[in-house]
Amino acid sequence: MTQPGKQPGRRPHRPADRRSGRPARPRGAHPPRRPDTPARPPVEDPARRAALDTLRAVRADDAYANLVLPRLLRERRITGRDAGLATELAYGACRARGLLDEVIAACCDRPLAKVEPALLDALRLGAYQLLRTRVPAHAAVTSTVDLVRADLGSRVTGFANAVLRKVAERDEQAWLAELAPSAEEDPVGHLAARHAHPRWIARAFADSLGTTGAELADALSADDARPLVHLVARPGEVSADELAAMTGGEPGPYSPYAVHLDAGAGDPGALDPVREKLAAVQDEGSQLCALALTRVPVEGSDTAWLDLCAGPGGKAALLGALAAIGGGTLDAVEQAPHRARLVEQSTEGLPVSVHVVDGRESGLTPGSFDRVLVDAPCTGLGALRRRPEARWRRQPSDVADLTKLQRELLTAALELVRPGGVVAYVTCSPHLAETEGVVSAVARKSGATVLDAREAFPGVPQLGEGPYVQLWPHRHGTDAMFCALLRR
Ligand SMILES: C[S@@+](CC[C@H](N)C(=O)[O-])C[C@H]1O[C@@H](n2cnc3c(N)ncnc32)[C@H](O)[C@@H]1O
Repeated sequence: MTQPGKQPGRRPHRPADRRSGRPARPRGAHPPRRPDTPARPPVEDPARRAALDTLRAVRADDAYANLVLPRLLRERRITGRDAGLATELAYGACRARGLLDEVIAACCDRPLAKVEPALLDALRLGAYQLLRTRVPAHAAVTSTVDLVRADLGSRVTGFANAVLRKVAERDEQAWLAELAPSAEEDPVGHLAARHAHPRWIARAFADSLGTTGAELADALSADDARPLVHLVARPGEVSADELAAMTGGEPGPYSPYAVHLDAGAGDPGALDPVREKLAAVQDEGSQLCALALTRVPVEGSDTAWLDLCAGPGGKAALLGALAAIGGGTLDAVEQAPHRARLVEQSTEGLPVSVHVVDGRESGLTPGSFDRVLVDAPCTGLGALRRRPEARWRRQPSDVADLTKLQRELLTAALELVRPGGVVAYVTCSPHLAETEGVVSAVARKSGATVLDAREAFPGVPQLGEGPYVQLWPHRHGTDAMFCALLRR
């Protein structure tokens, strides 16, 4: 390639450097150093570039990695191995952020708060490759320094290089041995560090599981694994076996409508049955919780169903399809207008009426519903495996605000259901304050009867002693969904 200002084929004569044999630079002929320009052309590295841009968007714009990265891959036409590498690096570095930051901090001569945020993104990307992938150390360091140079100029490449070389001096286990709390003195802190979870989340899992031992390690480890994609076959349209044949997936083990697809099977939204609304993406645990509401026997009428927190409409679509088969209807309440529109789209063609109102003051007639679902807004700690950055974004202080709202929504649901009718209270969080804490407080106050929810999960193993059901990724391969059933 011809460089600007140079004539092809003509090299200026320079006397040879005696030690290296390379042409010596004439005395005083150093080109002026321009710290903000790349010293050499940046290497084409679309996978790492996409991963780094994803980390930036997550940090700077509060974006969701699993929305940003697929868009970047599409726009930049990154496919095959490069797409696989970008996904592994972007999602992996988001998940492991706390661990990466601890290691980087141990290798830095200044507090992380004093490191330029864009530089810290790149250091996280480099440290992730060094600690959690088989990328050779020199490639991890060089490729990261190249990205730093391209984005921030040469002034910080020395710093990035020095930090990453220190990170590379040990593997993940050796860093954990130095930085993690001891397993004997602080088993929860130890496992939290080992599995790159914030301590308060590991504590919440331990409290719900009732152990700080091996099962907690299994739960945290399953939370780090890339989950299978779960589809739900729309009842009345297609069976799970038919959907599995159409998509190359496998019928799920517990929900009669579930199909599992390999995690690397591409964009499930592009599958024909999904585009034609014969199926949708929905975790099998979510399906089981919606189905549990329909499985409790009720005496008398059974045609008026209500979903009090419906957006974006996954469970409303499943319940709406089942209501249609039984000759019933579903009212779907959602406070956020844009999410209510998603409910309308997902339930198109079904006997579903969408109401854009606050579920606590819906204006619907008290005592008029046979079955009510409260799929409450929650911390989402049970679906962390599907949202790579979420574990570091959530704060323990979120729990108190949410539990107040959850109690109020469940109370409203118990007012809207008729005597003898049933309410399902569901969260995609195993945090005890959001689950048992809310249900026991509201049941006590309202006089509702808590039913044994396990009976509404036929064939599902390891459901504990009841009366609540807590699903887990490591036990059931589902998100950690919680379900309580109450009769008014
Ligand atoms: C966990 S999501 C529900 C997921 C949904 N059931 C599904 O399966 O697709 C909780 C929903 O409750 C909505 N929400 C929050 N506060 C609400 C309120 N006061 N009344 C009604 N909906 C509310 C949120 O906007 C969110 O869409």
